[in-house]
Amino acid sequence: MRDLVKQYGNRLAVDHLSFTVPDGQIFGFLGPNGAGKSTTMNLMTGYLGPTSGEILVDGIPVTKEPEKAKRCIGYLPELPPLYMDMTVEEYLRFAAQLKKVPKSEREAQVDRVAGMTGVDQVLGRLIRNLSKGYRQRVGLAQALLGFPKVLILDEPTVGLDPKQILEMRTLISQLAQEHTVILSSHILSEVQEVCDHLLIIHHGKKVAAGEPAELERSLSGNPALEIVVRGEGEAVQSQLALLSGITSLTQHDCPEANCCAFRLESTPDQDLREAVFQTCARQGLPLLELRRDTLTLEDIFLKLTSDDVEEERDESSQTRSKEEKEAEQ
Ligand SMILES: Nc1ncnc2c1ncn2[C@@H]1O[C@H](COP(=O)(O)OP(=O)(O)OP(=O)(O)O)[C@@H](O)[C@H]1O
Repeated sequence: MRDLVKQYGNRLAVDHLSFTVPDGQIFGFLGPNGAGKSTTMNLMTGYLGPTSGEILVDGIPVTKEPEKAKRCIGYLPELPPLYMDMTVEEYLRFAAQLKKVPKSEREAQVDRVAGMTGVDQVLGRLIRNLSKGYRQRVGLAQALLGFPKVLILDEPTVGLDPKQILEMRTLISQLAQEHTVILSSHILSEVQEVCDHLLIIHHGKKVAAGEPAELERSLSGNPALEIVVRGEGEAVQSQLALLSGITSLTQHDCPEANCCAFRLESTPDQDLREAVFQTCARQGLPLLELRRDTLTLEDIFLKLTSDDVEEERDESSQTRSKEEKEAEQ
């Protein structure tokens, strides 16, 4: 994806976004509600046209050769377009036909994707009678028909219960053995475990990218220290304030009697743990607790995207709310 821009009226939903998804990876596309994830995914699948920029899928330009590019992609939209009055089997056969799977291969493909996604036990049931988790599996089975190289899954775990989320995660990991998987979420913990690479977007812009562990390391910065010392607050504070490299020293409530608690922040290259220990020891102030307050990837994600408040969608545009989209199903 090169320098991709998508504008709805005067609203910039995707703002000069560039990234590459290496073959065979599970690529997590993360951002709060309204960050531009669905728009980007719809651009990748050719469902929407970009305002500017270029998208190549397996080297094929989506805007110039949409049919060819689409054959490389299996797409599970946020709200899979299922036909409630069809049985699972009827729906999958219909989807195979739409995807131009050769007639002679349809039955075998339907059986195979049903087996892969665990809907083989419910092939004869009406979709309307399936649980949300099973409907999601049917949507995934549909995306797998034709065995495309790339699977694009928009919020595949939204609305599922914790057990279904775990099952969906396992399924995605299995699919990644044969496909490149791009999946979006607004919940970090849902993608952190399964993804090889994360891209965090906010207001349509890239704000961070990398392997989850690498992102945590590089963005967590210098951890603050939380300490509890036996002694009188002012005396302890005056000693700690002398430490070199300290940038912030805040006293907070301490539930223990005759003790005080502080949070210390320091310049990026400073590790103050030893100096704190030595100072307390020299002054005869028992250091009861010393803990590094390291930022987790969740903290970093919230920090990077914290000012997000989704603005009201423009009434004049043809936007449909999720409720409206759901009602249509
Ligand atoms: N058809 C449209 N017309 C006008 N604005 C739109 C349209 N579709 C999306 N937007 C706006 O574009 C921005 C990005 O929306 P998008 O649905 O891509 O975000 P998202 O990250 O997928 O959010 P969510 O997790 O809530 O689905 C939002 O500000 C949204 O209001």
